[in-house]
Amino acid sequence: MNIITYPERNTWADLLKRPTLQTESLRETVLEILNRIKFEGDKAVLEYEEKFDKVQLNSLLVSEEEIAEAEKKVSIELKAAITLAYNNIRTFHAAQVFQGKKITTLPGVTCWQKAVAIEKVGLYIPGGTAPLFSTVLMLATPAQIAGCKEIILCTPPNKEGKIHPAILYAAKLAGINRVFKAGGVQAIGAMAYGTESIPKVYKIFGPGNQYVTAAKQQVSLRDVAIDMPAGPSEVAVLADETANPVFVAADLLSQAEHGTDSQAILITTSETLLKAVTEEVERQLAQLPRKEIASRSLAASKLILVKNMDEAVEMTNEYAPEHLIIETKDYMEISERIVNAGSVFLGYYSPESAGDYASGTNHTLPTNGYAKAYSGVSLDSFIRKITFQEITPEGIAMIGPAIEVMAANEQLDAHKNAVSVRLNK
Ligand SMILES: NC(=O)c1ccc[n+]([C@@H]2O[C@H](COP(=O)([O-])OP(=O)(O)OC[C@H]3O[C@@H](n4cnc5c(N)ncnc54)[C@H](O)[C@@H]3O)[C@@H](O)[C@H]2O)c1
Ligand SMILES: N[C@H](CO)Cc1c[nH]c[nH+]1
Ligand SMILES: [Zn+2]
Repeated sequence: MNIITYPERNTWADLLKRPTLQTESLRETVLEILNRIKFEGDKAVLEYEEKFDKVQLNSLLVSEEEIAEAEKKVSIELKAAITLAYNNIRTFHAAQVFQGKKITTLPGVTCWQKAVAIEKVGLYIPGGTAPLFSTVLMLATPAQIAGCKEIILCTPPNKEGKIHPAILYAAKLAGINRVFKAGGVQAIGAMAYGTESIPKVYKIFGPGNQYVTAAKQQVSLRDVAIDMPAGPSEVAVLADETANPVFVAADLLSQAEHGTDSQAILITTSETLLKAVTEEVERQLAQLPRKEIASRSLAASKLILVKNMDEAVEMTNEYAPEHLIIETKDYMEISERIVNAGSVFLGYYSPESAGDYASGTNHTLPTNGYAKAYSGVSLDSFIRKITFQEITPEGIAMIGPAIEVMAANEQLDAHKNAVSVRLNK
């Protein structure tokens, strides 16, 4: 990991950059794949599955038998864990149900909003480096609560053409209608344009690597809505001298192991902690099965020593991490000064893994600094709010004259007339 001490403010922008792929070659690859999916449908999806996932598939759709078979393969212990997580995610997201109130702006003028579920949604579940069945729960549970009619899921199969049993088990538990064997850009293209097997949806959700994220951003320009850019995982730990270096190192490694382009950052006011964390990361890394991946993302990760807590908070807001863990004595007070972060974990006993799996919050979150402008996935992501208004004769008499004046001044006489005829002028 790179150790940086007391960086000057004018170096922060470079210091806090994420490790990204060459955008031009990434863009070209993504555009070429999307274009072929759009015009050649299933044939192109199958070809790309062979190329990228090294699998020859007969069918993209997962069969009922495969789903039943998968259920038998998930252990009782894992089923119980998935159920606990599902229940907490349900509880947290069910509390977000929108209660639209009718508002009378003037006598006879009533306005309100009604939440309506997006009818067709497509969920992308990454599968390149780990079978993220927890992500199935994070996306399908709010879709189910919102009442989305068609919820489809795409995920890359393994080389034998199989989907991890826990992905299929979680999908069934959370009410997914159909699961398809398709990963990467080809899956995003299929859900955006529709193919013979995979239906076109209105909104695509889910995290993924840089290819998946770039594909989502590309299709969202014209063809379909997306949740947000949720790319390679990242964590920032904001810590003072009271933090436990063993916990901090474990927290940094928990995101570093996701992928080679993940990023973990420590921002601290304590030199002693920084030294202890550096040693502890090395010790814990050596014991990790995924040490190859984690050590590559650690090469682009940073341990930063800053002058004081004000600077630490400012730098954290500038970085806008997907996940932020605050391990300081006055973590609650510090948390109130955080304005840019996807999800925040407070105190010494709130590891980021809790939000990844089971506390109830959603782990599909904006990365790459997008936390400055986007929220993570929530129930709101699966609904639209339609506005309604009901105006009585008394109401139009109250607001009509103002509308007439405004329309006339915008030189839109037909607008004015639609009011005037009702005012019997
Ligand atoms: N931000 C979040 O909320 C969040 C949540 C969970 C996971 N993640 C991140 O999601 C990512 C998952 O990535 P992953 O790779 O494991 O799985 P993935 O499913 O996103 O990507 C695998 C697919 O990438 C495609 N691909 C691979 N190399 C390619 C190439 N050279 N050209 C074109 N396509 C190519 C293949 O089609 C493959 O099926 C990780 O970076 C993880 O950190 C983020
Ligand atoms: N940390 C990931 C989001 O960046 C989500 C995840 C799934 N499983 C484990 N972690
Ligand atoms: Zn994680």
